[in-house]
Amino acid sequence: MLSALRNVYPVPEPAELKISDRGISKIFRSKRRELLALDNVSFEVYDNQFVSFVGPSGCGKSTLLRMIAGLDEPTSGELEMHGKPIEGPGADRGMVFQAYTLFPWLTVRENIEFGLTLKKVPLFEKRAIADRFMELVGLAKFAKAYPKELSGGMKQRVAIARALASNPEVLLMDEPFGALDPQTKEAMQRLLLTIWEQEKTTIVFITHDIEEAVFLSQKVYVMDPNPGRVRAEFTIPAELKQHPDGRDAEPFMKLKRQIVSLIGHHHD
Ligand SMILES: Nc1ncnc2c1ncn2[C@@H]1O[C@H](COP(=O)(O)OP(=O)(O)OP(=O)(O)O)[C@@H](O)[C@H]1O
Repeated sequence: MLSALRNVYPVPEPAELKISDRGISKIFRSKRRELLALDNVSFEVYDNQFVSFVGPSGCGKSTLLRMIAGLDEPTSGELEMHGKPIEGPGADRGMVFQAYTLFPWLTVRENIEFGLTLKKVPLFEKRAIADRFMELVGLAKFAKAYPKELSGGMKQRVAIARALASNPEVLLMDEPFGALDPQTKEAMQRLLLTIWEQEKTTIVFITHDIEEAVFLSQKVYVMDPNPGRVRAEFTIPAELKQHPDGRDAEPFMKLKRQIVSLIGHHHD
């Protein structure tokens, strides 16, 4: 009776836990040395959340992201998505890296359609999906262009469109705007927020740039190096994004200063 009633009047579920872990560690071993790259790191990413990891070089950010992507394995502990261990790469996770990873011999459209071609998505559907994402990233006019004809920002827009075209549940981004000039970078950050809001994507983002992390994210994990650990977790209030003074607003600056000073203690 009770369950029948629940079916009629569904109780709202709390946001679903998308990626979680139970304290993962990663040791890199070679003949000469053993390096504890991640030491008992715990974090949670919920559905539709925008979560960033910041920290100095070598604190294990990329290692962590590669493990979420299934490209590497923890030495101990387990990473889970929807309660199931991550055991390898999968179409449910899309990656965007700093280095432009487009296929130079394919056009913008062909690059975006690449994953769909592999999945044998019918041509008509494939074309429609690529059209939608080219439009979303503002590259509809460049469908036939080759990567060498594009600027850095445009290449990253293709990479984002390509990752989104496969309809991943989570977008994993490793310093995607690290190589861009400041103006292009800001434009890309705004575009990414629009995409995140429109597509309701879950995003895990890695950056050196604290301002970028505060601007984009709902939650920021601050990491320490040697060994890589999560040192602090900051929740970024939504009002910060709507503040008329943008990044110059005092609450924004204050949060940024707090994170900078935390990381500053560990700069080499
Ligand atoms: N395949 C590997 N073999 C051995 N050591 C590795 C390997 N990958 C990473 N490391 C080491 O693990 C540590 C963490 O590296 P990682 O690239 O994850 O850090 P990061 O925070 O992403 O740094 P950066 O911001 O400079 O990219 C570093 O000391 C690095 O040298």
